[in-house]
Amino acid sequence: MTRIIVVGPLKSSYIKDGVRQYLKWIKKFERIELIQLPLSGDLNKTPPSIYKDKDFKKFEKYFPDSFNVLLDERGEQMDSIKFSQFYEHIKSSSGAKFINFIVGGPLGHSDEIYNKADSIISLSKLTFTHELAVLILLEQLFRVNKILHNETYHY
Ligand SMILES: C[S@@+](CC[C@H](N)C(=O)[O-])C[C@H]1O[C@@H](n2cnc3c(N)ncnc32)[C@H](O)[C@@H]1O
Repeated sequence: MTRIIVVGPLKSSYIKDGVRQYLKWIKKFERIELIQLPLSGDLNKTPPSIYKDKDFKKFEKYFPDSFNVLLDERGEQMDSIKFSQFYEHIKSSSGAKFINFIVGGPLGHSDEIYNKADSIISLSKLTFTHELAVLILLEQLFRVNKILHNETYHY
């Protein structure tokens, strides 16, 4: 099963609408669970390393039996065909029960989570909000499913 785990709730209505729509379209192919973790307090009152450590602790329970794909603007970039091959490969060969796509909070990821990452991918060199990163990832997962099922969508 595939999970998208994000630090920070998705609040914007246009994001929530988009996420709902893509999850509905993807449901035809597979079930994707979206897990929204709470923010770790007030950014202005907590030192960044402590803030990120708190974020990391929230992810820990999702690590058992998982293949962890970290989303990070500094990660590996791939086109959608390569992403579909990557996704198919980890689904068929990783042996993990869960594929976790992990989206960080406002400060990005903690140092520890990089040690847990089986793969680090970038959606672009540009930095997006966590909300937009989730929406773009979902569109790509929909695209990937269309590609893998030989359905018209990707040109
Ligand atoms: C506001 S960004 C954090 C930016 C922070 N400066 C950093 O160093 O990661 C929040 C999260 O969205 C995701 N994200 C944003 N832009 C991305 C991109 N271009 N590619 C992949 N993930 C991205 C990452 O998971 C990131 O941790």
